[in-house]
Amino acid sequence: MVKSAVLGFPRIGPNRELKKVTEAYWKGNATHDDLIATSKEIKKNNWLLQQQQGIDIIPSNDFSFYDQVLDLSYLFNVIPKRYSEYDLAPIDTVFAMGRGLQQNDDQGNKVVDVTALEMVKWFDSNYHYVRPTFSKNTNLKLNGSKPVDDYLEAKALGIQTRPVLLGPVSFLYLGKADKDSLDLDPLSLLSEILPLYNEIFNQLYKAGATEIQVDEPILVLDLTEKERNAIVEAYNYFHKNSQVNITLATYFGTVVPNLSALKDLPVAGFHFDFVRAPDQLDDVLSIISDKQTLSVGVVDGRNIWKNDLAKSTAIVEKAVSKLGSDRVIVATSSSLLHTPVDLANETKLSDEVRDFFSFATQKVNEVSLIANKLNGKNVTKEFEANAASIKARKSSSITNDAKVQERVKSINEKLAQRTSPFVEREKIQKDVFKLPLFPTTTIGSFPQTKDIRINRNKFVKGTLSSEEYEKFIQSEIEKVIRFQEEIDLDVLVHGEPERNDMVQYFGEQLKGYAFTTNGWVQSYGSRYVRPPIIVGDLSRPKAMSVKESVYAQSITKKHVKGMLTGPITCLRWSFPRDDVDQQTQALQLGLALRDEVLDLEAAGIKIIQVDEPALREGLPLRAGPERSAYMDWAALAFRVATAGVQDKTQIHSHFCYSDLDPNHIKALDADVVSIEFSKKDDPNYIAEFKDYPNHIGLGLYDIHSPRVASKDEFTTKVETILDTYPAKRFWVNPDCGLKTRDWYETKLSLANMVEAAKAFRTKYADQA
Ligand code: MET
Ligand SMILES: [Zn+2]
Repeated sequence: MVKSAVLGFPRIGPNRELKKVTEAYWKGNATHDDLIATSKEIKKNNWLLQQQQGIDIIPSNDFSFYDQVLDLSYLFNVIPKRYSEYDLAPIDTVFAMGRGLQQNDDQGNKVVDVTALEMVKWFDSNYHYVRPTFSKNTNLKLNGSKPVDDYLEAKALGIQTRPVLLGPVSFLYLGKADKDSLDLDPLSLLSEILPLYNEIFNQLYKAGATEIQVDEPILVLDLTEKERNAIVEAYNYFHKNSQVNITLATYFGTVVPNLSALKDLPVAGFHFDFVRAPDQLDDVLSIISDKQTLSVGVVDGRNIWKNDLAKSTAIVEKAVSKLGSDRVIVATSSSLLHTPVDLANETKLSDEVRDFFSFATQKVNEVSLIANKLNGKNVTKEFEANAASIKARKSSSITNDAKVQERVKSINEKLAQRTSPFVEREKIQKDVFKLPLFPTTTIGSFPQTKDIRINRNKFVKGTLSSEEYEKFIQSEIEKVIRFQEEIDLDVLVHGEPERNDMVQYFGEQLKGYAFTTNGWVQSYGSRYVRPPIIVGDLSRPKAMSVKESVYAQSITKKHVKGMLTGPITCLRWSFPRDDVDQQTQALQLGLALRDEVLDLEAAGIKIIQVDEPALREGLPLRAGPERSAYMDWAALAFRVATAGVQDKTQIHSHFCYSDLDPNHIKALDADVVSIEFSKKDDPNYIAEFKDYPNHIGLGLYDIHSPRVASKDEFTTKVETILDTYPAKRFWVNPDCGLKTRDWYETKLSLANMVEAAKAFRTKYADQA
């Protein structure tokens, strides 16, 4: 019999129950018992749902109050002293590590004051994990037994589960050394941590678990010999010391370049991702030894499309023909953590579009159907209905727009190139804008106050008319413009008060996008996002941002930047299509934005910023040809969007992640870019940019913190940069938009920033 498996299920609850209870707990409005009760309910419902759908291998320990990697740090006592010294309850220690903690006593004195551990993206997903942070003082030992507790919780409900843990090599690899131990290589702790894993495995075995899913997702990255050897060492150790069967799981890519580490590895079975890397099947089949099982991940854990059951069944069949049905498992490609919980919660989708989708709950059913089919059960009706849905989506008028497809085909180099090279544009723009040295600007958004959110909600609900709402937005724009004039910024913005979200706002106005009402996916901790969905060919029926920009420009003599979200960011922060390649989707977005850029220009907007904060995260996980191909089409899409303007129009772009190669940025050919620099103190890093020919704004202060940055801080920062970076290309700005900030700190910080820039102007006057 072919078995069915799920690698992990979303833990947020169908109606964001987890977020509600944890946030209430943080505010003191829910007790620890409330937290536990909600978590038990969520876990129980998830397990029962999978059991009812006939899943053979149901995960446990996939639940977490904040982050599963953080839970593991806690379990192995990888807790920096600054958190452990307060003697907090276990859950509070976990939360303090995840999100920081400030507590005052009755007199208002700070008794606890710690910042959060670093949080980073989980591979190429939009989930963020809390980075294990090791120090030479780390005392590795077991702290509690969460995986065992969760296993027993399921067992008490009569459900046998397969506990899941992130494996030791990935856990160490994804971690980092703490400030006090910078020369510590986390991987050097391998031999110390293996016995702890083993102890947990043995406890699970004693509790009744026969099988464990151990995730080593780093096997899809470029690994060194040493890292591959660590895998070999770890799993040989477990083989010797533990009786439990281990399924070693990877996802999000191909393992083929690291196959040498997996060949002859003494584990009970492997799980691989055949959604992201279908081509690896023959290679991985060649290393499965006589008794090992292969879990074939064919139901996408990263997207929301209905599975093509016939196609998936064919992939699994191939494995069955080689290994026999008893050694093959049908599975989700990865944990379903990255998908919304249940399509049944969507009430506003049209029937046609709804039929395109499967959320986590539906995906569980798909896994089960494929297994049933392979086991000879009668699922003809379900397979026929599925085939009809797949066919309907392919030929739907929503997915196909011949005009858009033609337009993409007609893209050529000329269309994607500015008329003159930057050196000439620079001269022309210098005359047009007459900006001082160290021109000051911001990244676009200003504080999204409660008032703004209230009025937007009223407008959405219909209790505020569109005329009233428009007036309100204009008054917000005016407030932002007057403030910027007052502190004497050089290039102004309208403040983006009309935008709910930088992608959603444009997505809602583009043809080819769909939106959910409840399609929440965990981004980090209690923060969930509802990514828009690209369902079809994309185009722009009418102008999206011109009205606000033109209004802002009409009330000031200074230049106001038009503000758009770039094609790559729109693509990356949405669920993309799986029936059209990402490059095509990016180019369609590029063309739609090109229309907007040209409308802005025609309406008299002389500076246009096209934000690409997601450019860096789209970079493929592995180096090599795939990565350069990505940069080529990403840059092309950006230039399609921006290159249609006249030489005298100035194109800006903005990236939050600054560990971008200057060559990547160069390929965009923007006149001015702003990069995050507030947290970088590395002179080598800035040296990389000194030959970057166009202008750069080095984000000078961290907008994620409410701290007010002083004039002195700005001055020092600018001085260090000026050691390597030329004054004449130097713009001055914060490192991102200000929408999450309050006006109080925004006003003070920006005023200090302008003052600092002015002082430098005098000092460097000879370089103007
Ligand atoms: C995450 S990048 C944000 C850029 C956008 N223009 C803003 O200022 O909010
Ligand atoms: Zn940003």
